[in-house]
Amino acid sequence: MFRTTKRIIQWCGEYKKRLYLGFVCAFFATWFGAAPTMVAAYTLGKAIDSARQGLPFDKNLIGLSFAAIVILVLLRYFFSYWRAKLQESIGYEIAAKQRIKIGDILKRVSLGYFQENSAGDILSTVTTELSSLEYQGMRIINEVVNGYINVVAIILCLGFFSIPAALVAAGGVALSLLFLHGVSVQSEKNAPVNEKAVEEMSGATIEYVRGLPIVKSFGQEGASIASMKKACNDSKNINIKIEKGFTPFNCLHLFSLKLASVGLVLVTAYMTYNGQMELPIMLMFCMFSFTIFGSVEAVNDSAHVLGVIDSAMDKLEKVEQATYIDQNGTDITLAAYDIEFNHVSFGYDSREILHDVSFKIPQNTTTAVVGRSGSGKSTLCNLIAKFYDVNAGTVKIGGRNVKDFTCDSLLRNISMVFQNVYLFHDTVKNNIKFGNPNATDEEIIIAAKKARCHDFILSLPDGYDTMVGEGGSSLSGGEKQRISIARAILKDSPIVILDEATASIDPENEHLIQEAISELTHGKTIITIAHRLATIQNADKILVVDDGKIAQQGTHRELIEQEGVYKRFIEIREKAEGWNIDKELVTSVCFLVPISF
Ligand SMILES: Nc1ncnc2c1ncn2[C@@H]1O[C@H](COP(=O)(O)OP(=O)(O)OP(=O)(O)O)[C@@H](O)[C@H]1O
Repeated sequence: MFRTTKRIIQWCGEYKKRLYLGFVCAFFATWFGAAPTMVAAYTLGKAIDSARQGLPFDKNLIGLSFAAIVILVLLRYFFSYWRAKLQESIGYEIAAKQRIKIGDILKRVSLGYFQENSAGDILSTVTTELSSLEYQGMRIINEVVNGYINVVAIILCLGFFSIPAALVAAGGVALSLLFLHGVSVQSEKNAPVNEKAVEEMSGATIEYVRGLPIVKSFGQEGASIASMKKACNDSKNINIKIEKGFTPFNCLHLFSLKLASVGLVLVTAYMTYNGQMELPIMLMFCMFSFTIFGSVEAVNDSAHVLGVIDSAMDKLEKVEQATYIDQNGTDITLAAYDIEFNHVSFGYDSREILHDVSFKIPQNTTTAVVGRSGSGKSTLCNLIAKFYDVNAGTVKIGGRNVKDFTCDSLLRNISMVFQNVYLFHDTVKNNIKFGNPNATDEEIIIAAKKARCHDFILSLPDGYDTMVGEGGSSLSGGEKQRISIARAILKDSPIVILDEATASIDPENEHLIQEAISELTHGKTIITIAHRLATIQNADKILVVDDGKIAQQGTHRELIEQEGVYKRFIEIREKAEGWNIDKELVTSVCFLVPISF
């Protein structure tokens, strides 16, 4: 328990001073909270004493007691206010900074990190784990530290009046600590189980929400809802089991403190009876005895979540210790933008995907990367952007190994347009501005016009200020793609990596996208995963990827003369595009038939 408390104090870092001052305030607040009862009890004792001795009661004492109680209550609220002011926002302030820090860390890790750590895992670290720290951390620390400081002070105070009373209180607290240790052990044991259940529930929910379109289109619940239901049930059962495990320790902890309170009454009553203690003092302790351990009772609640907090901190430390892919990188400014792969081998896991790949892409040329699905085209592009580290060989841009760059300085030079565009839940304007946060509104509009999306943006309800659904869900595939091209135009980087849209985009959108791409790629070094024959044939260089190797490279003219993968690929594409054209003709004819009649 004290180890976790120490960890939370360390976690507070630069806020420690405020935390310690808060402890001082909490200490005074507790004592000023207890003092009115003691004053009242003492005054009552004096009144009884006077009555017993037949002496007139000193009326000034009532006035003095009343004034003292009012002042003590005010002081209690003064210190409570300052404790809250100093301590309560610390958790939120640190958690906000830590979330931003984790965001930065995730930006700098290899994409392989996200395979080893599931989305549910990362999500629960940033939300649930950090939330438990920000909400509970300060409360726990206040209860544990303040609780035990108070107990020590109470025992010392009791010792001042009566050593036996102090010993009874100390015995009760020691016994309660024993049972509290049981609560902490249970909490530490249960936290990972509970956490795993929460992770599984988050993962299953993400999976379910992502798969909803498929679930709906197939008109059935699917496996995802079954695993979500199972995860929810598991979580419920685990929580019930955990609570049952805590119950005996909770009861014994509270029982030991109540026993100490009763013991205190008995000891002080006995001492008063024997004339070893004055009646007012005895009454003061009797009234105080059942609230005296209140601060230690509260520690019980904290002990329940100590394990959760401990394991949340373990997970945060794990994320913070993630290895950056640009650990040894420096900020490099490039003078040239040619790209070179030199005997590169790479695998996402133990399976090697690219085998001894070598090629050169001269600056300001267009290179089409072609090959069967799964041959390794996207993998190749991912390595240019250093999303992953190569297993062997080197990838160089402008003669510099990509390993030597920081991610920021490397990606400053590269724009990527993916087939599956992700737009943020923000305005259209801010989604485009993502390419260049310093861009003015005029520059954003110019980029949007070049990307052929200005007109459709103006037709949206709030124009450029229209909110885009998460992931871009409120826009069509072609619209999203053009916005992502506008974003890349605004970034204006010298290297552009494009994953060309496939036949799934309709002809009109494809035409607009092609126009947008021409604006984007003008005078740059282009690497395009090409599907359209026109792009492939017009490229300065074609890289034919087959089973993770560069099977052929050259221009269209050179390659079409050779028997090999490329020739077969082109024949298949010609058939596919021919079929597409026929299909469009058929569709148009069918569409026209009713009109002509
Ligand atoms: N993140 C990943 N983890 C493990 N294996 C992966 C990962 N991404 C791709 N692969 C595997 O690497 C191989 C090459 O994939 P890649 O996406 O580079 O192919 P591609 O040629 O771009 O395919 P497509 O044209 O279908 O997009 C495939 O066998 C794929 O299963």
